[in-house]
Amino acid sequence: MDLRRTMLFMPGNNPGMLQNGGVFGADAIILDLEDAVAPQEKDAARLLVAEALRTIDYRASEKVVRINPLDTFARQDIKAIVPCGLDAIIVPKVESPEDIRQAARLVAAAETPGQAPVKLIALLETPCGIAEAYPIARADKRVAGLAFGAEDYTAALGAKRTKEGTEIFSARTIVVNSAAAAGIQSIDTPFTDVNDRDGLLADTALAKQLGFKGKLAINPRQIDDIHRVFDPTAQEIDWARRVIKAIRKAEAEGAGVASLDGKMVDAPIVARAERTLHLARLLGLAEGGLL
Ligand SMILES: CC(C)(COP(=O)(O)OP(=O)(O)OC[C@H]1O[C@@H](n2cnc3c(N)ncnc32)[C@H](O)[C@@H]1OP(=O)(O)O)[C@@H](O)C(=O)NCCC(=O)NCCSC(=O)C[C@@](O)(CC(=O)O)C(=O)O
Ligand SMILES: [Mg+2]
Repeated sequence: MDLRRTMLFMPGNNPGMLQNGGVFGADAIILDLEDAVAPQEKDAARLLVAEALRTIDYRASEKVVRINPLDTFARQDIKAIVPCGLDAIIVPKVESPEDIRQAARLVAAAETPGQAPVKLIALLETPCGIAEAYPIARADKRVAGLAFGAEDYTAALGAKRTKEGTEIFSARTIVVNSAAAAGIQSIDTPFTDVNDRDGLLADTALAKQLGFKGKLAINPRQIDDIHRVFDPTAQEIDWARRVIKAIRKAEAEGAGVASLDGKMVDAPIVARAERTLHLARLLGLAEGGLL
């Protein structure tokens, strides 16, 4: 499983930000060719991003590029960036499975022999994209995740965007459920007020509660706070270990259900505990084995 707790956007026409992208500890960095780049800057940004992919060490961060929509400059973007080496492409404003299949064909044609397959993340940010979320998630084996973009989505709905997010609740749950049904990751919309730390923490906690596996970020100051929310706490790891211990003891005694602190422990509880321990091990938080 790839960790995508944070995916940090950097405008593809900003050499200073592109240069420093690897130092912030984001799980992924997104070199953006789409909405952070003005139309007259698109060609220059494409060249700059291609050069950055070839020359800058982004350390442990996954290298991701957000291309332009398929009906604009996607073809030129894919042709220029794929041979430079990257892990994944975010396809914005995806509205149908055919959009993904088209992107996959373009990527396959641009890959060089021996290159690891470039993954796709579908950014759902229109009413049609949300309505088609599950078929989009299943459209091609390259699709590794569904991301949600609330600004474009609420603009298209004509809804008022609020920090509480009642207007995006349904769309968020559709994205999470569709990704889970397809066995891929779901990544939540960015929190756009970079000075509102409490707001970011609350919004990220809600995203985690709903089942998202990570969150888009727009500023390096957001990285640690988002990680803190998505990382399992010491109490959660301890609980997960005790769950595994309890169920193993019950199974040894011939039972399929155990009791822990007065609460029932059965298969879904065990699955949740195993997910917590798996994430903790990936993050180096669970030294000392399962029990
Ligand atoms: C938000 C703000 C202007 C705040 O500026 P501020 O100046 O207040 O930032 P400060 O914190 O003061 O910066 C301190 C130091 O960090 C450096 N630094 C800042 N940000 C950095 C960064 N991202 N990467 C590396 N470095 C960074 C900076 O250069 C400075 O370096 P230095 O001068 O050396 O000290 C700035 O962060 C920024 O531009 N973010 C990227 C915005 C962007 O990419 N948007 C498009 C993608 S979202 C999108 O499209 C979503 C969606 O698709 C979804 C939907 O639909 O909902 C849509 O449609 O909306
Ligand atoms: Mg957008």
